[in-house]
Amino acid sequence: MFVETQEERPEIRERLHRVGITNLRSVAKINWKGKVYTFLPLFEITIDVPEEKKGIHMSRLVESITEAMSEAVEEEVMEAHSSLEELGRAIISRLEGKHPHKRAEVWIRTHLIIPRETPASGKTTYEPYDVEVGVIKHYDGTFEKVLRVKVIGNTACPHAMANNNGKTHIQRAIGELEVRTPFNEEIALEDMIDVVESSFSHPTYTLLKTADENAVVQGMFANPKFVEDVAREIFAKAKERFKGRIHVKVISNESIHKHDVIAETWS
Ligand SMILES: Nc1nc2c(ncn2[C@@H]2O[C@H](COP(=O)(O)OP(=O)(O)OP(=O)(O)O)[C@@H](O)[C@H]2O)c(=O)[nH]1
Ligand SMILES: [Fe+2]
Repeated sequence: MFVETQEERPEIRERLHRVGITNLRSVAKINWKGKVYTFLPLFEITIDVPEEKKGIHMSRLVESITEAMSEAVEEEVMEAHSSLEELGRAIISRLEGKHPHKRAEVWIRTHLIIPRETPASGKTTYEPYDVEVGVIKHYDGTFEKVLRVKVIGNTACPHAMANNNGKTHIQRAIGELEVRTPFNEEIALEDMIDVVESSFSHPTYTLLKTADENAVVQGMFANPKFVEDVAREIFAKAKERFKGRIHVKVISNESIHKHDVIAETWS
């Protein structure tokens, strides 16, 4: 029988709100509206540890992931989880049977690959987006979720354009949108990605034939935007479409500086 050091009383008696594992790479199968996606996400799981306990039983957090995985991977017959947030919730439910706690968080960070059409030649291109889903069980037992998407677009500078007979500097920009909302609020990550991607001077693409490249360049010059314009447009669209607390951050990798510019706002 092992010594359960975790159960001892610590010298310094302070409650810790978040203790657990992070950067754990695993596999996840999600059955999103009838289509099964396989992800290789990074997990972070934390629970609170009370002031009278020295530590938590870390392996039980890993077990709650592996068991939630096996119910979707080994037994193919079982329904895979219907969304990343449902998977997060299933992990917390498993944890409830394994490790006493009052507060828990599961964070799942992965990539979504969405098929798109190129703007002129109409060819299929697969576009990568960083997404992160957090499921939080608060001390009062209520569940909240945090959805985050990160999209790479571009901007053409209106200020340089106005002062150089239409010539300007153009750059990549990264738009981040976070929505913090009650667990049962139905919000699709793809819709959040569309809100961000449609707010740049123009979207970027993995595949671009010459005709497509021309369409992107013409589109950018027809739609010059400051980093502030992009942030405002994402924020206004997100407030319109999604119920919850909205947080927007846009960073533009300026092609004329060695530094970037940033615009951020939140509700
Ligand atoms: N709380 C805590 N645990 C750690 C730390 N460093 C390593 N460990 C973990 O200690 C774990 C083993 O303890 P438990 O998880 O309790 O394993 P166990 O006692 O065999 O399993 P249970 O019977 O479920 O308690 C390992 O998985 C380590 O990851 C740390 O800094 N704090
Ligand atoms: Fe233990």
